Amino acid sequence: MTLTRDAVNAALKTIDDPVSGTDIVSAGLVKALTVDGGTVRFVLEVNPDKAENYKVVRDVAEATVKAMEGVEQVSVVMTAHSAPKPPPDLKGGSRPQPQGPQKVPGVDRILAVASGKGGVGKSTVSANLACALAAEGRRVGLLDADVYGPSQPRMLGVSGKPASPDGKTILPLRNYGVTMMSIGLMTNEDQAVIWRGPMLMGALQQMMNQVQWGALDVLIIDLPPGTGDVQMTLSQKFAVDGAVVVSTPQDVALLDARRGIDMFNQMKVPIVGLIENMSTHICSNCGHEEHVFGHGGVAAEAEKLGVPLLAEIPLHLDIRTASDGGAPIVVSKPDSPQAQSFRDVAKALIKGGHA
Ligand SMILES: Nc1ncnc2c1ncn2[C@@H]1O[C@H](COP(=O)(O)OP(=O)(O)OP(=O)(O)O)[C@@H](O)[C@H]1O
Repeated sequence: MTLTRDAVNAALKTIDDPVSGTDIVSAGLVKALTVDGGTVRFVLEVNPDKAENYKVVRDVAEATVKAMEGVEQVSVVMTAHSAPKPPPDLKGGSRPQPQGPQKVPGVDRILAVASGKGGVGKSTVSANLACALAAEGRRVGLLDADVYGPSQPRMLGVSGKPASPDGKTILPLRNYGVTMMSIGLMTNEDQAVIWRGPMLMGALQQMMNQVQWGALDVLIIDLPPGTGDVQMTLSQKFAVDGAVVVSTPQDVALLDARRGIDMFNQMKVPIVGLIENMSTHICSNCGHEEHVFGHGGVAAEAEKLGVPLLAEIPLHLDIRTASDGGAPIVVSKPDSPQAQSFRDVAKALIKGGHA
């Protein structure tokens, strides 16, 4: 007998919800249920004030599914995100928090750029894609949600604090045709900030809802590396149309990327494609090409997952110096082969209706 989603749902329906008195499925607590062969994954979304009551429910749910015929592995993620408080520096932010994935007013699509691991070039890819899409005439927003190392202000050559004339709305910054905002700009540079879960989620919601993005074809979100609170909140609260996952060919980066892809699958966010960054090294003196981190690993992974490999971006000094100098390579050297790789991805994203 093959295991089905309906069968798992039926099994979960036998578990009582201690708060509503009905079962956990009827109470709407079971989200993003997927059955993949013998692997079952789902999210238990619970009221944060009652989170303690649900630890047992989580264990019972896991054990119940595990006991089903054909089940080899069960992964249950329990989320209890409290209604967030606004982060420091701005007054206001007391709008009622929307439930379920919401559209951001005026924004046609949300495209997340993610990586399983830090330092693989996710921010470089986000900045270049944003600029390349703007050069194609798209109305592009870029939200730097990488709270652990905000880098978009530097990459896009903007500085200063965004204005908030009325203490509620936030005016974003703009360069190279890209409307940009960074969570990092909400804090004082000399102030070490420890981002705690609820504060982080409040900041993300504030960025999405209070920043005056204007009318956008696409809002690109440069996510922090890994699979943490920001990724979860983003995909739970906002209608994310797709995710691009950046990885280097190194095994460890790939392994982490796979975890990220699993998370997006669970959250029902379609993977638009993978990008292999630092694919080959091209010497800026002699043009010699070598594979520093191995080569082709991401292509093989993409094939395994049945998602497109959008590009293999070389490791090239010009890409780094351009970003560090505040003008991404698609802006500073738009005709170089390196820029061309990003421009091709931008065109493919437009063609696919993703941007
Ligand atoms: N293809 C490339 N060629 C040369 N340098 C690159 C390339 N991609 C990224 N870099 C450089 O590698 C460093 C890390 O890149 P980046 O900040 O984009 O990574 P990240 O994945 O966003 O990292 P984190 O998540 O830790 O912020 C930067 O100095 C960047 O300029």
